[in-house]
Amino acid sequence: MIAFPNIKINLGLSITEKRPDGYHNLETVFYPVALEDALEIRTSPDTDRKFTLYQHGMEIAGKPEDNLVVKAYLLMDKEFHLPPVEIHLYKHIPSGAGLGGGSSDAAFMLKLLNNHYQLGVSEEQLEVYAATLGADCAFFIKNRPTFAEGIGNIFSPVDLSLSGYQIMIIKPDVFVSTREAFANIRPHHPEYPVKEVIRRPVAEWKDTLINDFEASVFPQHPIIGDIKKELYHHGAIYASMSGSGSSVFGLFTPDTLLPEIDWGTDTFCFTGTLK
Ligand SMILES: C[C@@](CO)(OP(=O)(O)O)[C@H](O)COP(=O)(O)OP(=O)(O)OC[C@H]1O[C@@H](n2ccc(N)nc2=O)[C@H](O)[C@@H]1O
Ligand SMILES: Nc1ncnc2c1ncn2[C@@H]1O[C@H](COP(=O)(O)OP(=O)(O)O)[C@@H](O)[C@H]1O
Repeated sequence: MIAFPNIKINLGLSITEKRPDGYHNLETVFYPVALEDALEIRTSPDTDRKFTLYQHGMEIAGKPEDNLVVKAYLLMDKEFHLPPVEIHLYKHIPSGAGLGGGSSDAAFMLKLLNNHYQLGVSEEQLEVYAATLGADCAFFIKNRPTFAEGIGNIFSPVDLSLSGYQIMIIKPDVFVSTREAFANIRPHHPEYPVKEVIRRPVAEWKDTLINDFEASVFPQHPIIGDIKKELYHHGAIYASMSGSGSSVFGLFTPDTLLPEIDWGTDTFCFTGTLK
């Protein structure tokens, strides 16, 4: 059985408080975008080992046990004593991009196992499992536009459709550590709450829908801020870094002819249309 884990982008991201447990409370809107990995599971004839991970496409550092798809499998195996599996993961989503690629793979693994082995787990319970694998992982279970608060794990649906808008996602060859990005932030409540701004027309988002990580990340990695400027220069109606970076996305109205920009060979570039 095969699935196609997609990414999310953050529309606004306010870091509002540091918590006693070291994590931060935040407010953001997650919006799904069809930049996808491919993830396949098959029951393995090899009963000597619980899982075998075959990786293709972009490389991810670390041992198979560190891969979030394996962690998701082991979590479900502990609960349901699953048969051994072969896992085929084709990585197309860049890592360390603020696009939630690893979290999405993990969430889709939970859904695949639930469907393939007919475990009958509800979406709500899958969200509970997913939340133990990463702060934004549970979003990918329902995978629809969502307002997130708490540490990014308390959800409510938002009535927002960007259907037909075009998107360009650019990720330079720069690594931003999520943990460090948080460490450089001074939490505060936003002047314009994310939930309110996204009810306004997209053309009004430019100066009001803010990703707080930009202020801490752009000075350290000016290339990321330059990409955002370039997207506006080429006609984006809204542009922002996603999550803690290092990718930047630009939204273009449905009728815009997308610009052809030479970002250089080390830069990842995706263009698509939002659903
Ligand atoms: C902040 C967001 C916004 O989308 O950043 P991106 O990952 O998308 O860039 C996500 O919620 C991130 O989710 P995720 O990447 O799953 O975070 P985790 O692995 O759970 O946490 C990585 C580290 O970030 C810090 N962390 C994470 C989430 C949070 N609300 N407060 C924190 O302080 C902690 O130091 C933690 O050890
Ligand atoms: N299946 C996976 N895909 C991507 N990264 C993974 C995966 N499993 C574990 N990781 C680890 O998770 C970390 C975060 O990756 P990812 O979720 O893609 O980035 P981000 O949180 O910036 O969107 C990476 O450092 C990577 O080593």
